[in-house]
Amino acid sequence: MLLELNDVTVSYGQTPVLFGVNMAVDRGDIACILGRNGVGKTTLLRSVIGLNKAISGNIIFDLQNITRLPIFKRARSGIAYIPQGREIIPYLSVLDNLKLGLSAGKKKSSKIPHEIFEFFPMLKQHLNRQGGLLSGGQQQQLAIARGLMSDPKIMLLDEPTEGIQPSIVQEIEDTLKRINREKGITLIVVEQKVDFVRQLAQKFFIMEKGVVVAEGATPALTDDLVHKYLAV
Ligand SMILES: Nc1ncnc2c1ncn2[C@@H]1O[C@H](COP(=O)(O)OP(=O)(O)OP(=O)(O)O)[C@@H](O)[C@H]1O
Repeated sequence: MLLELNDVTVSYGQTPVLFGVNMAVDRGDIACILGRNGVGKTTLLRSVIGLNKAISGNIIFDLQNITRLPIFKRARSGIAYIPQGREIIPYLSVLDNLKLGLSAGKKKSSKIPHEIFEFFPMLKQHLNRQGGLLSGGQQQQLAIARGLMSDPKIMLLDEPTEGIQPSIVQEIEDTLKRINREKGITLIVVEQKVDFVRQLAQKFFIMEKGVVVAEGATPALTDDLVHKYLAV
């Protein structure tokens, strides 16, 4: 097991948002988290990287209890977080945005590893452009590449396909699969698009009202489950 959440509760102020979440993800898995708006998917990812603190329960990553660790130590231990909305710094160049990812990891080198451009050839052509001038899909690819720069063991991605045109969604799916396969990086992806999840994931978790209500291997993600927990 690479990541385990045991009975994790998280609140915003006095208001609990996650109510004792249990989740276990194996090394090398691609797991997707599904659920309607507002059920706590983003909060769950944020609690793993430490942007939200668990008020009870614990989070075990790579055999270490990280529940009380500050964000930078979690990042250094091998967790990369790619937030919803990508958070590219618009006035910095693509190159400088990429370099921001280096500071999160353990390595001291300031060179961009060649593999980044193998996974994302597009970035090479745009290295000196301002990040804010890239298209939404390109910014998403940059955000994933920036996450890779820290040489993580796990990447947490929050709706990487949101607002992105279908041809680029396909490209992102292919690249995520390659990153998983070729680098052995475990992926946890919050995602609304069921078709995308069925193509990408080996495992799924469905959340409702701050808890995990269903989980399994992807073939068990039946239309009945989709209808019950995801249809609006
Ligand atoms: N900063 C905040 N302060 C107070 N409440 C918040 C804050 N952020 C989120 N919430 C609330 O916490 C709950 C869970 O939000 P969260 O963003 O984790 O859900 P989500 O499943 O990721 O939803 P979405 O798909 O809309 O991103 C929601 O009810 C939301 O209104």
